[in-house]
Amino acid sequence: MSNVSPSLVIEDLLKDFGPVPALDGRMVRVLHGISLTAHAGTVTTLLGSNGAGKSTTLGCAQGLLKTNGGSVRLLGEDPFGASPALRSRVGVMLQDGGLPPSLRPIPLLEHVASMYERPADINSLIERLGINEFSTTSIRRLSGGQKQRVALAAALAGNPEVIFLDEPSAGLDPQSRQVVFDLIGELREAGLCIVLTTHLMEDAQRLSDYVYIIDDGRNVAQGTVAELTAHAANESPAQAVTFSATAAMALPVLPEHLQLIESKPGHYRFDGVRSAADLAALTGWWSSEGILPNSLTMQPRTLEDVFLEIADKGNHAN
Ligand SMILES: Nc1ncnc2c1ncn2[C@@H]1O[C@H](COP(=O)(O)OP(=O)(O)OP(=O)(O)O)[C@@H](O)[C@H]1O
Repeated sequence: MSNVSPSLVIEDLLKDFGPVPALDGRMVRVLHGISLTAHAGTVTTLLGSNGAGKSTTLGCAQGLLKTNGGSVRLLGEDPFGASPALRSRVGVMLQDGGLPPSLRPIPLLEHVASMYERPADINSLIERLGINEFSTTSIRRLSGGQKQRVALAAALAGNPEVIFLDEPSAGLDPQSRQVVFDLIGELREAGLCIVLTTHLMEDAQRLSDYVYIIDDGRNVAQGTVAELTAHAANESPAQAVTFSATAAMALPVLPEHLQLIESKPGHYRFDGVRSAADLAALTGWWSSEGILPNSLTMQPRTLEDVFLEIADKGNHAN
């Protein structure tokens, strides 16, 4: 990966919108210097809350939006006003689908595929994504999840090298979500550069090779899921400890960052564990109550824990 040029390089990206009437006609800056790199054969995820700037970053990366500073190189070119040759190498699945409402899915997909020199096998995409099930319904009447599947097939119709997926699992039922996730995995194996956005930690954790956490138009953390959820040398690998005990126990008084929740009678979740001292607080309580738990599980940090810690630090800094 390292000796091949990245498919996408964004440096210090600035983006303004406006003029905004509510701000006396001034412009509002929504991206304040986003940087990211995405490689072939990997899934790169932009993770952030609603309004963090993920779709705007994707819009600039795809060349749909003009930037106000910084640089974007997509397959070595500036994507804004790029050549048709570059566009044919890139697939885009927008958040609202952007599909013509009066067409039926299969004629639409066949038409999109016919515009490319080296189209994908559209019939296999149709079958794979279960589009036959609703092939006689116009796009306008499809459910959100069905539109999402057609939009994904349309994005893949030109056999792209880079694909941008804005919230790919939005509106999907669990079965369709699994189909889409499996397909994303195969596209990565086939060497595509996949750049996606999500605000769902679980999706980011399951799909991503590399995650950029974005907040208020800024990079706030980045790394592989393992790097982001790793613990420092003097910290506990656990974020939560769950255990059960048959005897009734008086709940202890704990330091502020630790929380003990009795999820159901006799089942406890001990949250916020970072250090040996935190575990000692737990075992000290058992010892004072004369309790030996029936079961004990330590749960590693998840991306959600990391995200909440970052948000918490941001709130304290403000
Ligand atoms: N055309 C526009 N004019 C003014 N402000 C805009 C425009 N488009 C987006 N914004 C603002 O830019 C900010 C970033 O929006 P963006 O859609 O990039 O966020 P997001 O992280 O993709 O959010 P979501 O998860 O809700 O899709 C938001 O505050 C949004 O209101």
